[in-house]
Amino acid sequence: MTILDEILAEKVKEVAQLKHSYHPASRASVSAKRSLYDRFIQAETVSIIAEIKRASPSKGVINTAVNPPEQAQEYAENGAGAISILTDRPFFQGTMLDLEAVRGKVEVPILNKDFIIDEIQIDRAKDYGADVILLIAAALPKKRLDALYQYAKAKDLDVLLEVHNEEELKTAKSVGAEIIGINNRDLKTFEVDIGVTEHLASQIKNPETLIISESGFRHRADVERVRQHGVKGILVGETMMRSGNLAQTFSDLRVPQL
Ligand SMILES: O=C(O)c1ccccc1NCC(=O)[C@H](O)[C@H](O)COP(=O)(O)O
Repeated sequence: MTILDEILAEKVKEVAQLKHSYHPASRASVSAKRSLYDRFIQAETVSIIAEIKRASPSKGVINTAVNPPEQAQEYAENGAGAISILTDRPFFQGTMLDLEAVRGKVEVPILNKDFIIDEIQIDRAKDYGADVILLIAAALPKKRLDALYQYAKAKDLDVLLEVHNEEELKTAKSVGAEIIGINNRDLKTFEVDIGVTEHLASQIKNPETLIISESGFRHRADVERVRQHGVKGILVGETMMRSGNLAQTFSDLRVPQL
C-alpha cells in the first residue's frame, strides 16, 4: 500500500463522517471568488503559491509552531500570488479552521489543499472560504475526476488539477482543465524531480492553460528551469515553512516571465 492509498483510505472514513455531521452552507456566508486563474495568467512574474504545511508524510514535522493567519499575512506582504492551506489532519496536521482563519486576513486567492474524493468536501471548501480546490488525477478514476471537476466549477471554484505523468496529463486535458498542476513529487515514492515539469509542461500546447509547477522549489535556478516551459506559477511549501527570512526567500524565488 502506498502512502497515497493510505491517505485515500482515511479520506473515505472522513467523508463518511462528514456526510453524517456536516451540513453544507451551515457556516459563514461565502464571499466573492478571487480568481487564481485570472491573476496568474496575466502576471509579469512567475506567481508564487505559498503553502501552510505543518508536517508531511515525506518530511515528518516541518513547523508546528506556525500561526497560519500570521504566516499567511507575511506571505501576502511579500508578494504571494495565492496561499495554499493543507487541511488534512492525520498526515499533515492541518485543519479547515486554518483556512477559515486565513481567509479573513489576506486578499489573495486561497487554495484548499486536501485529498478530495467527494462532493461534500467541495461544499465544505467553499463554505470555509476557498477560492480554489485541488483534484489529484492519481487519486480518482477519470469519471469521478470529471464529475468532481464539473461540480467545483458549478460552485464557482477554480480547480488545480494535479498530474505527475503523461497518462494523467492526458486525462487532465480531456477533462478540460484550465489550471494544470504538475507535481514534481511522486506521491507514491516521494521522489522529487523538477525534470517532471520540464517533460510534461512541454506537452501542454494550449496557451490558455495555466501551468503550475508544484514541489521541490528551493532556489531561483529551480524556478528559472520551469519558466522556460511556460510555467506561470509555482507552489512552494517546505521552503516557505522553514524560512527564517521570508522577504529573502520570496526575493530569491521571484523571477520575471519570459
Ligand atoms: O509532501 C508530501 O510528503 C506529500 C506526501 C503525499 C501526498 C502529498 C504530499 N505533499 C503535497 C504536496 O504536493 C506539497 O505539499 C506541495 O506541492 C509543496 O511541496 P514542497 O514545496 O516540496 O513542500
